[in-house]
Amino acid sequence: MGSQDPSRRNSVGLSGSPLPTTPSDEPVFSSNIKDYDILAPIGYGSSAVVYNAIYKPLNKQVAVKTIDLDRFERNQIDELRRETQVMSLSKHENVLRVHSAFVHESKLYIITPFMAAGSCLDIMKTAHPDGLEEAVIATILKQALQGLAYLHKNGHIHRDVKAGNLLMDSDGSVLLADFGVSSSLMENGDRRGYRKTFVGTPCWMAPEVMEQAGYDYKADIWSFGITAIELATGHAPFSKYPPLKVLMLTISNDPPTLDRDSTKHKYNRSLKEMIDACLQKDPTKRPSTEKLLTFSFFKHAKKREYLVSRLLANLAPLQERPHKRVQQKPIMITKSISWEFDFSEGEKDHSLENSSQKDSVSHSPPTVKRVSFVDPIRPNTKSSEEALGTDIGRRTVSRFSVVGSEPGSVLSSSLPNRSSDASSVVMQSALSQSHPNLSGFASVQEISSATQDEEASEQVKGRFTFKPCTRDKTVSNVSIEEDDSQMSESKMREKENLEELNRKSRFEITAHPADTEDPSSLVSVVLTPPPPVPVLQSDVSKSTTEQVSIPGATKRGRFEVSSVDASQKTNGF
Ligand SMILES: Nc1ncnc2c1ncn2[C@@H]1O[C@H](COP(=O)(O)OP(=O)(O)OP(=O)(O)O)[C@@H](O)[C@H]1O
Repeated sequence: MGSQDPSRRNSVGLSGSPLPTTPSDEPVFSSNIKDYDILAPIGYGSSAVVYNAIYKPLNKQVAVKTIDLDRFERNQIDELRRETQVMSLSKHENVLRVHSAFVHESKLYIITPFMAAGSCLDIMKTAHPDGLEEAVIATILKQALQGLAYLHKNGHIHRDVKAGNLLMDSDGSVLLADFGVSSSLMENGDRRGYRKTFVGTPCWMAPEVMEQAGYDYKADIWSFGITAIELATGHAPFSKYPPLKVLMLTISNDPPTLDRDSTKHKYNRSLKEMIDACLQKDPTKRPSTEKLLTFSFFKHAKKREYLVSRLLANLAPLQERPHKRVQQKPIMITKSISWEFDFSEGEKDHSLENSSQKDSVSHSPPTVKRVSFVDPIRPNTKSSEEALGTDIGRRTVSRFSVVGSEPGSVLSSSLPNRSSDASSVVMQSALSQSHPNLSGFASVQEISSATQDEEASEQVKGRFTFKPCTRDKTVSNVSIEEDDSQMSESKMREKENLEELNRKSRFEITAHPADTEDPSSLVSVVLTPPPPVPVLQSDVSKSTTEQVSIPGATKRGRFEVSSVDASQKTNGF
C-alpha cells in the first residue's frame, strides 16, 4: 500500500492544458473530482489539507492535497501552477510525483502517491520528539539528498527542504515533497541561475534568501543542513522564535551548529562536519549535493528496510495519528523591490503639517524608511478558474511593507527591536480607528519602538495612488502596464526603463477615499535609490533628489500595508 508507482503520468496542468506526455502505458489519473473518493484528512500544511483518498477507476490509494485558491493571489497561483508542473514532470525515486492537478470550484487538487508513513516531521512528533538515531538520519538524508541532486541537476531549486517535506513510504523510501515553493532556475527569463523571490520557511531559510540578494541551488544546501539538525534534535534552530526574530538571528548570528553534548542520541563527529559544511553563510563555500554525498557521514546510511524496522515497526498508521495544523508558515514575497525613503527634516512631509502625525515626523532625526514593494498582483475577484486563465481584473493589488532604519543600517536594526531606536512606519487609514476595514485616506504614522512588537502583525488596508513625479511635483502621464505577459517587447523595455527612472524619482503617495484624488492627503517622500548591492547589507544613507521627467506614471491600485512582517499576509503557502 502506498508505494509510489514508478510509472506515473500526469494528465493536465492547472490551466487545463495538457502537460507533455511520455510515450508509455503509465496510468493516467483523471482531473475529474468525481473519480476520487476523498476519505479522512491525514495532514495539514500552512495552506493545505491533505486527505487519504481512493482513485476509483484504478482502485488505487492516493493522497489528495487541497488548497483553497481564494486565499491566493494571481502571481502565487501562477507560481503554484509552474511548480506543480515541475512536480509532475520529475521522475526520480526520491522525488514525489504529481499524478494529476486540477481546479474544482475554488480549490486546487493535487493528486500524489499516498506515502503511508507520512512526513519525517510527523514521525518525529509522533514517536521521536527529541530526535532520531544516527543511522536513521543518515538513511533518510541520503535518500533526500539523492532527490535533491536530481532536482539541482535539472535546474530546479526546491526552496523548502525540511523534515515536514520529507515523506516516507511503508517500505522506508524517502521522497522529497512539496514543491509548493520550489522553483525552476530556468524560468521567468532568469537564466543566470539566480533567483530573487523570497521564499521558504524562516527557520530553514538560507541567509541570502532572506536578504533577497539573489540565490541559487546552494540555498537548498543550507536548508538541508538545518533539516539535519532538526532530525537530530527534534526541531530546527530558532524554532521557538517568531519569523522576524528568526530572520534577524539567521542574518546576524553565526550559523547554527549541532551541539553533540546536548542531544538525546550520540552522534559521530561526521554528522556535525556535514552540518557545518552546509551551514556556511557564504553559499559558494557550501558543497554541492554531489559533493555532499561523498561525505563520510553518509557511510552510516543503510538500506531503506532499516527504516522500516527501526522507525516504522511500532508506529501508528498515518490515519490514526493526531493531526494538527502547522504553526511555521512559509514566507513568500515575489519580485519585491526595496526602496529607501528619506524623511529627513529638510525634505519633511509638508502634507502632514496639519495632521496629528506632524510632531512625530518633524521632530524625528533624519530617518530612512525601507519600503518593500511587491509587484502588483491581481485579486481573485472572480472564480479561481478564471484567475488561473487569462482573465485580468481591472484593479490590481499590490502591497508594501515599510520599516524604518537608521541610514546605513542593516536588516537587524530595522526589525522590531525594543533596544534600537529604529522606527516602523505604517500607512494607516485615517478612519481605521473606528472603521478598520474602510478605505480612507492615509497618513504616515511613526510607531515608537516600544510598541513595535504589538504593531508588527497589524495589517491595514487602504487604496492608494502611487505617483512618481518630478521634483517640482509635476506629475506626468505614462501608465504602467501591469500585465507583463501581454506586453510587447518594446513596452516591456519602456516599463523597465520607467521602473529604473522611478527608483530615482521623487514619489508622492496619495491615499484617497474611493477614486477621487484628495490633494490634501498627499504624502511626499524623497526616494533613496536602491543600492546596487543587496539592499539589506548596504549603506542606504545617501538620498537622491535627482529630477526625472517621466511623461507620467501612475500606479493605481489597492495596497495592503503591513509592518515588516510580510509573512502574515503574503505567505499564502
Ligand atoms: N503524499 C502524501 N502522503 C501521505 N501524507 C502526506 C502526503 N502529502 C502530505 N502528507 C502529510 O500532510 C502533511 C501536510 O502536508 P503539506 O505538504 O500540506 O504541508 P507541509 O509541507 O508539512 O507544510 P507547509 O505546506 O506548511 O510547508 C505532511 O506533513 C504529511 O504528514
